[in-house]
Amino acid sequence: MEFKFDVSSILPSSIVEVNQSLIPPGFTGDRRFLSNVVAKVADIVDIMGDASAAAQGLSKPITTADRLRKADQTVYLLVDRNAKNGKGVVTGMLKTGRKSLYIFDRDGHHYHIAPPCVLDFYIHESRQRQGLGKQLFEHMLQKENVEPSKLAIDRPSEKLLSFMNKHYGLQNAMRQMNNYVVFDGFFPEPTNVEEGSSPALTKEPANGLQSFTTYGRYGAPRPPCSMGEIIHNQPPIQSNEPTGPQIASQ
Ligand SMILES: CC(=O)SCCNC(=O)CCNC(=O)[C@H](O)C(C)(C)COP(=O)(O)OP(=O)(O)OC[C@H]1O[C@@H](n2cnc3c(N)ncnc32)[C@H](O)[C@@H]1OP(=O)(O)O
Repeated sequence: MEFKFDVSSILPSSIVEVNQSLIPPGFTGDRRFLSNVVAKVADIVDIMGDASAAAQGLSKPITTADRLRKADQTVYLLVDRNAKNGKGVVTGMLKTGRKSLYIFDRDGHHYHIAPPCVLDFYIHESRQRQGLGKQLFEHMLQKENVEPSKLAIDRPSEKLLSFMNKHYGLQNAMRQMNNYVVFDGFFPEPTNVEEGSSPALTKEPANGLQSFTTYGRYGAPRPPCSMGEIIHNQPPIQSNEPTGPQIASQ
């Protein structure tokens, strides 16, 4: 993705992490320069968010600078700093963050957890299938110190499912009612599922999760899901989980 301004002077490396502040890492300069740089980073995030939404056929973007300012999420930008005679282009974007979710395993046990999530992922059309997605994803895994199987993915596209299978051998996705997907390996081994023994899955008290945001692809109000109510109103099988449907969205 090309920009009118010099991307390389703002984004100082081939992968740049941006969070709430929208300040690129290593920034130095006075206040006026700072606001100029932040405005340009906001432009980049917005345009990459729009491109990702278009690529996924979504009516509105999941990723915007405005939302990033309000959320504890990270956007990783992939930059080709040599393109355009050194002005640089942005070739990809990956957004991650933790979400409070109810996740069911294959046996119907449900967990109330806040796993690291893949929220938005996009490589420019002209650069797809050249390994850039893997490069960006691997960087994220390393920075966040997480294994691929421990991630929840927000409504993955067929391309992303194929990507996860090809690069990480993850298949047989478990689709959740909240439209997230997890894979085998997300849950602890059966011997670790006992109460209080799992470091990966945090069991919340009944009043532990009452709030959720209204951003993103699941932000619009939806009618109650009768199947969801039936399932959630069953007595918990293996945990003291709260009952009643809860959908965490971005
Ligand atoms: C939570 C979410 O964000 S869901 C939405 C995910 N994003 C999209 O679907 C937007 C459009 N797609 C893309 O931006 C990219 O294709 C990504 C991000 C999914 C993958 O990035 P890439 O740079 O293409 O991945 P990379 O080159 O490392 O790996 C290629 C593999 O990804 C998968 N893949 C990439 N493009 C395609 C495609 N057009 N059709 C099917 N599979 C694809 C395949 O497994 C492919 O391996 P193959 O070429 O041997 O078949």
